[in-house]
Amino acid sequence: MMHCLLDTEEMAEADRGAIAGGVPGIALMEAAGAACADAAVDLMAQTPGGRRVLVACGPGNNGGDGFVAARLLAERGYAVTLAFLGDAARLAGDAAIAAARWTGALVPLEQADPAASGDRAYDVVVDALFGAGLTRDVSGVPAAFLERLAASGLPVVAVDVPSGLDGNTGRVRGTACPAAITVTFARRKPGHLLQPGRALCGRLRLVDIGIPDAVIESLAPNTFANEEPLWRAAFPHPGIDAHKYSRGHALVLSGPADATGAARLVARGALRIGAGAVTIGSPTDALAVNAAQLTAIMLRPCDDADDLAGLLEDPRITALALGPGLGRERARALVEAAAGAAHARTRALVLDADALTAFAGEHAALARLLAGVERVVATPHAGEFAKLLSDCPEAREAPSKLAAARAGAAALGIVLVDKGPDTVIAAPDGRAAINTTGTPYLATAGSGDVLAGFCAGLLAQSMPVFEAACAAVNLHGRAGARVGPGLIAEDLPEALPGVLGEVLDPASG
Ligand SMILES: NC(=O)C1=CN([C@@H]2O[C@H](COP(=O)(O)OP(=O)(O)OC[C@H]3O[C@@H](n4cnc5c(N)ncnc54)[C@H](O)[C@@H]3O)[C@@H](O)[C@H]2O)[C@@H](O)CC1
Ligand SMILES: Nc1ncnc2c1ncn2[C@@H]1O[C@H](COP(=O)(O)OP(=O)(O)O)[C@@H](O)[C@H]1O
Ligand SMILES: [K+]
Repeated sequence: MMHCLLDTEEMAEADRGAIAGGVPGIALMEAAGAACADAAVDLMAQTPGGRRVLVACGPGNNGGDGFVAARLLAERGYAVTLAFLGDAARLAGDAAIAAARWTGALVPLEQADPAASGDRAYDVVVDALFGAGLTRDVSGVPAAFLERLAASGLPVVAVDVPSGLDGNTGRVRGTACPAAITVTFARRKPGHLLQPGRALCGRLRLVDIGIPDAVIESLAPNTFANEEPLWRAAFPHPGIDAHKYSRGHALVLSGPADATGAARLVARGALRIGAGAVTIGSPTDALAVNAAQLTAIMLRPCDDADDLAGLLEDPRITALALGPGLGRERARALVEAAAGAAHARTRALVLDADALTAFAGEHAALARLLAGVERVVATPHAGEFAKLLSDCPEAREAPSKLAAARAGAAALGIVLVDKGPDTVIAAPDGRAAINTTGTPYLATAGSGDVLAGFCAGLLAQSMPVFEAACAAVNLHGRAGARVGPGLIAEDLPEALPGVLGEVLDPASG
């Protein structure tokens, strides 16, 4: 369960649970501080002769970790300066114990200058001002310090989070200084994976400080990093007696003659990820242009809602993807037809692009339509998300992308893939995952269409809906990273066999 994430409240509960179970709080703090000291040593190893460390400690337990790190670094022979924010007499609990074990001087934080006279006064700085206990925006003395630190360009070890980063939301409260390494404890927090937090953290180092797994499992966390353990067991594999229809049949709806490319990208994605058969339903005027560019993918005429209802009489069509290139009006009619068609309850639906903006500001109408469909995934980018859920205050005013996606999924009663550099996949039952794969080269026209196809192809093979959406997003990111610079959307389905080989059969990678 290393792929589960803990929010700050859950983490505090885990700390309390471990302590109640007999692990002394100071032992957790000693382990945390030791890991931070190790990270500082690793960074100094990259600076020839590096031996000067500034440790900036705040007034809570994050500062306590800093006191431990400072002591251990001094014991290892490094020249340590400890800058402290606040009144040492008010330190309490484990932090007070850790501070008492530090026998060196305390420099007031306002006097600590990471780059005195423009010269490098230190080789590494440990940022232990605030962690999970950040309760308000950083301002005044600590804000000025963090700004000086950022301007110094010195390598920083952030303890738990870069101070000022909200571990639950990934947002900066006031100010924060980017870290080279962030050391966090027991499990990652959502703010380590959500932007801009992810970028601020630098390399993330997760360390075991002695909180038993059973304590964490007892919290039943329902937020995850979107990594293979989340969905691998549910990933479909063809049996020895497979035939094409046993691997599912995905239908993808095409736009008119001047907007057919999106559907072909969706279809190609669905086929590559393992749907046994894929058909494009195309307006009559676009049949020729589609036909000219399709081989393994089949083609059927589909002009309007009636045509779609006719196609969907076929129970072998196990997934339907629609939206890209359809135009809003046609998309809306087709979504309505799909929701009311034969076998609608068990046929999976993937809605993207125009199928979502067709319901802008009317999310409740879409939710009602889809109430009887068991497996639905919607894949909005940020603009589509904002339009579709503009009438849902819980999503609109949510404190984070994670909370917004959860609220949207609950309001719509479907799995929502809130795309971007930190794609969040949320289910109406409260589960949510933050994606960890990908590359900015995915920001290219049509790459979202391929993702919709990956979702449809997995759903066509009967994969459970949340796991299917998570797998599709993870693999899409991997395919993008594998191609890298020069990526165009057409490359993504073609990169998939190599990615699948690596993920599903690591020995062959
Ligand atoms: N025994 C434990 O509970 C453990 C805690 N750990 C560390 O403890 C941290 C959490 O400790 P705390 O809950 O004490 O919280 P923090 O140390 O993150 O911060 C709390 C303190 O900062 C002050 N503060 C919050 N926001 C401020 C702002 N914007 N400006 C100025 N002051 C502000 C609060 O008044 C409080 O004094 C974790 O991030 C982790 O580093 C680890 O040592 C593992 C064990
Ligand atoms: N900066 C980025 N880093 C990583 N992934 C990105 C980035 N920008 C976009 N993506 C991904 O690329 C895809 C783009 O989808 P979308 O915006 O719908 O594009 P299109 O409509 O052109 O297909 C999504 O899967 C998204 O998560
Ligand atoms: K910190």
